[in-house]
Amino acid sequence: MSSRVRHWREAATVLLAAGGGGGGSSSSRFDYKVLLLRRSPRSAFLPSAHVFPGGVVDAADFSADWLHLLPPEGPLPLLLPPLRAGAGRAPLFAAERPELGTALPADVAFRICAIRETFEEAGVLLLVEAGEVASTSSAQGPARLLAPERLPPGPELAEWRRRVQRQPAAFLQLCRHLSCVPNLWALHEWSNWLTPVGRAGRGGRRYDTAFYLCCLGHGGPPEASHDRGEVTACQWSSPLEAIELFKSQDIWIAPPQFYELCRLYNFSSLHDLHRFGSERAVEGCERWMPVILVASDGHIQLLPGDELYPDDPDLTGERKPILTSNKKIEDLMKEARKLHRIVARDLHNVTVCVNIQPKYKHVNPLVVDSKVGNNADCNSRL
Ligand SMILES: CC(C)(COP(=O)(O)OP(=O)(O)OC[C@H]1O[C@@H](n2cnc3c(N)ncnc32)[C@H](O)[C@@H]1OP(=O)(O)O)[C@@H](O)C(=O)NCCC(=O)NCCSC(=O)CCC(=O)O
Ligand SMILES: [Mg+2]
Repeated sequence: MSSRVRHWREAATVLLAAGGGGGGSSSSRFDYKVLLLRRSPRSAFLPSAHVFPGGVVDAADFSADWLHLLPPEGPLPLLLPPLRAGAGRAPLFAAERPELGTALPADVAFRICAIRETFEEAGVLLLVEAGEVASTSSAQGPARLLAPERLPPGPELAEWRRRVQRQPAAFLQLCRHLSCVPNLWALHEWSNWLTPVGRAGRGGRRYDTAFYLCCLGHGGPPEASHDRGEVTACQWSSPLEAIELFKSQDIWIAPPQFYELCRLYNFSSLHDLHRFGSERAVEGCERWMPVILVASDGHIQLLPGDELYPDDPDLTGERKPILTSNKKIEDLMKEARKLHRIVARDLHNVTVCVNIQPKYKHVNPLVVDSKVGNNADCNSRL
């Protein structure tokens, strides 16, 4: 078994942004909201944290049976826009998976996983009519959901949801039943995070997670309902609202999700976010594993490009997964010139500090904190 599978599980998650309802408050800087789910306090990983919908990839997501659910225009995978030559390729997209036999390309399977998990956890179905795939283009703007009359009645859909939760292969049956396909084209590769060794959950749970962006226009955020199990609450919030709820200690957001919300903060319009995300996606991305540096008064999660990020990070935790310093965070910040780090002074006092050029035509997070007096080197702040 490869180290990839032994040391962590592979997963996919989606930054689901929705707007277009016309009912947004005029005082808000944002015309869209993002879906966050609260994990169960009983979860073995990130209990009670707010996260984007997502979860572990299943063999059913890679099933060649998806190929028989073809839109008439041709094989599903061929319809995804190719990456630009020289684009970044995170290992989870490039890995060979001989154990799965003839399987879908990982790029397709991880999208199916993210879409299936969004249905399981939030009841939101990101599908498109099989017959409409050819005319589905991200150039047309944010995606649309199926018309409500195309969905089964509520109780029947709820039963499908339970079936998919029990057995991920039922998701393909649901798509077949509805003559629809997962809307792979609405998801845009955004980033890839690997849980730091020192932050593994119970039983050593770590995740190599593909993050996708999906923008939904028309009709406002769809109704999301939690599953009363793995997920105990759902909420649509603007990036600012989510960050403020975190700062006020009403919710707790894990560092990767916090970083991504600070990136979304650059975009006040759903259309701009969609255009940026769909055009940037052809550049691909690289995998980021934060490396923890424990200081005397808090900790820093170093990211690639930071001058303290190790040349050869310990991916598996067999050498030196956690760095320590007897210095204070303030000193570690003053001494550094190249910054790409998440600074945690305590659980809710977290700041992203970055002054390096982002790779793959990405955008840096904005620092959403007027109280970051210590962080004189952060490039951007509100
Ligand atoms: C973690 C993932 C990948 C999603 O993983 P999930 O655990 O949700 O996977 P899943 O397949 O959706 O979940 C199924 C899990 O839910 C459990 N489950 C099902 N029903 C349940 C119920 N009623 N109550 C409690 N748990 C339930 C199942 O047993 C299973 O757990 P089991 O199979 O597990 O038993 C994602 O949320 C994510 O966004 N990851 C981002 C990358 C990352 O690693 N971020 C955190 C970095 S950590 C970090 O930085 C630490 C922060 C810090 O301290 O500084
Ligand atoms: Mg999950």
